[in-house]
Amino acid sequence: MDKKLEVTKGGIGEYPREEAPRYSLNWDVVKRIAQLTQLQFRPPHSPYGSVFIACILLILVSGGNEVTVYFTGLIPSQFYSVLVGKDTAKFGPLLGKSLGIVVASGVGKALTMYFSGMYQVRTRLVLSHYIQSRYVQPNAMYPIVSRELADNPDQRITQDVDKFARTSSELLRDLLVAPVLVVLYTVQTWNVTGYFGPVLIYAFFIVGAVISRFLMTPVISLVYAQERQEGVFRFQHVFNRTHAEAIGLQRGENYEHLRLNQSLLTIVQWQRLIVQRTFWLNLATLTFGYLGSILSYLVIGIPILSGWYDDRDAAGLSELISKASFLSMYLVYQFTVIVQKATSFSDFAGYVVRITQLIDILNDESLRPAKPTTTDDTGSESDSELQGLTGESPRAPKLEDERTAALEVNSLSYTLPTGRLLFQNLTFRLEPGQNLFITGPNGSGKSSLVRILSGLWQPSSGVVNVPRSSMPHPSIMYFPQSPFLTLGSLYDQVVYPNPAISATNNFEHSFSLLDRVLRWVWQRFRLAEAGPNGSSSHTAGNHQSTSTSPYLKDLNDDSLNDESDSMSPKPTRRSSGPDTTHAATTTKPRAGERGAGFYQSASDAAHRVLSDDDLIELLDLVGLDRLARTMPLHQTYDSSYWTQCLSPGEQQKLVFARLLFFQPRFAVLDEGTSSIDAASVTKLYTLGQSRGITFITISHQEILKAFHQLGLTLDGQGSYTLESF
Ligand SMILES: Nc1ncnc2c1ncn2[C@@H]1O[C@H](COP(=O)(O)OP(=O)(O)OP(=O)(O)O)[C@@H](O)[C@H]1O
Repeated sequence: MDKKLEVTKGGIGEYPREEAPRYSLNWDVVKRIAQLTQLQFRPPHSPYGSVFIACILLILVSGGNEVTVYFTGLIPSQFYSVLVGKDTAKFGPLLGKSLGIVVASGVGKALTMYFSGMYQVRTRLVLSHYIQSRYVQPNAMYPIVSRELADNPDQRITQDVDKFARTSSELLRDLLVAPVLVVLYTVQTWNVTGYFGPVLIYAFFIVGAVISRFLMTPVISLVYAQERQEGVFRFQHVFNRTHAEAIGLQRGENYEHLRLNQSLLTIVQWQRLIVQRTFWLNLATLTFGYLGSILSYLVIGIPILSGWYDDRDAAGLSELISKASFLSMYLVYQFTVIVQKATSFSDFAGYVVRITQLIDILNDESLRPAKPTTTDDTGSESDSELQGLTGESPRAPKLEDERTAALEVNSLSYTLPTGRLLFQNLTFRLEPGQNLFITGPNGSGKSSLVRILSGLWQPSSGVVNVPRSSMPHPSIMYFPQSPFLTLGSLYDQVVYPNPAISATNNFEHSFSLLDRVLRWVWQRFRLAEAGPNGSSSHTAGNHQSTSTSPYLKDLNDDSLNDESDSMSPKPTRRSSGPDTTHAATTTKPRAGERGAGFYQSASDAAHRVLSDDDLIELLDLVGLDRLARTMPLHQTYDSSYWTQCLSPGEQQKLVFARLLFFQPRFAVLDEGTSSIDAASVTKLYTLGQSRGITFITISHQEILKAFHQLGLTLDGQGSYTLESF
């Protein structure tokens, strides 16, 4: 360890250290490479089939480039023949021909690099999109992050995929045409040198490959370990950036600096090991390369010195030597490329392992908790993530039943993984309009109860019955302890998570005209295959349905808003207003439509679910009129902007505007008004109640009790008390 970089522990906790996992070039890695390749080259009916197109073009162009390389390589031997024979008549035409070949060679090389880059970009798009569309899902992201099923999933999706794309494009460019060239140059070399030329070169390659294999294996696991640590290091910097104010206020710079240095040192240790191991690998591969050039003279020297070509004159012999040395050197070079690529291959294998591990976790249901066992009104099991905002059940009860449906908790018990019992046999029934106030000492399990109600955690035993919704208002919404403000505009914060955004964003617009044409041809072909009335089972774009969300449809249905509803005396959403209002009539995303995955407001016309007038009115209602007047409604800001530029109370008010926009039947607020002044809290709860929202409030604020009819107190020892106020 460098003395300068050494850091003292300063009496703080040990920095976590881990051994590098042992990954070598084995059967498992081969299978993983096959798995990723299969994903990468999905057929052209998917919008991502374009990797295949880029790959074909890359192979064609690099094959063509090799033809120009061959003719370029023969130029010197032709000049030897012309110059030694002093053939003036042939000199001019040869010069012109050579110029043409050299220019073609340059064009071929540039095109190879271009298509290699295109292949890289498309591979990255396909894989990152494939993984993140499975990762950012209700039953994937939270369990993976909270249970640490995979380290740094974010890094695997971003950096590792990018590096995989780069190395795989290099390997493809250099290795795919290599076997063809090896055969061609073997035949040519054989013609000039006889059998022992290729035999010598092949023996040389086998020795080099065996040595590389042994030197490469340890590097794979080190690359893996370094990549992992890179993720930790970067995350620490992002963390410091996000919490710069808190660190500054508490003068925590020294502590954070120490932690960052420890992280940096860990990376440097891995990198140093990689450099050391790669030294031996490089030594072997480079020496192999230099030995190859000497070998080419040995290969032509043997037949010449044995007298095979004694009948040739000086011009013929110099042409032969030049030609033979080019052929055998190029054959050796192809082998050298194969052996040298061993270094890239070890990196490549490291990335493959990290990426496929995450994919395996995403595809393996058994690694994650089973879907929560909450039940619907009919008593049958359901997916809790389907309750509330998004998908609705085809078995959903009728509207009238819905409005009287209660929230039931039966014999619910939860024991922490540490073995501590938080609550036992918790049972209550909450009718709409019956607000529940949950309190108890710190750590008694209030937030844990919310996680169970929402389905993020599974109860140890018992059943939660959360009514479904088939109305414009979601049945239940949860608001976490710290206000959640996301990357987006003021508008986006209020309508989050915007129900007009489809589950899978459409990426079609990011593809070139050529891709679209090829996909169009493919789709016509599929349709023709399915017959005149048949339709292909493959959808043109998304692999999930993009059908209209019932919630969104209802948002546009004025009759629902007009319906007399004692619980919702004044619907927030008005049907009149500017064109932007309810632009979600075009709820089905069209080809070429922007997805929300881009760094811009998700509130573009196709996703509007709230008019600007209504937005301003909502902000006024929650006491954020100043904000509504001074801030652009649709300009995107980073999430840190919102947390830095709004006071904690303002942030909570903004979240309350979201609650009023959605008007869920039940709203679970975990300390949701803790930073809001007493007068505003009273106003907000009164507003919410007048709009038919039933509150389940977790709070230590006594003032809030006045708005609730039931009280639940957890003692954190497994017992609870339930009382009516
Ligand atoms: N993932 C976890 N693994 C183990 N224990 C956990 C986990 N999450 C929370 N706990 C523990 O569960 C207990 C209950 O936590 P919870 O957040 O539900 O308390 P709370 O009543 O909401 O507290 P507060 O009033 O401070 O918000 C705490 O002792 C906490 O340490």
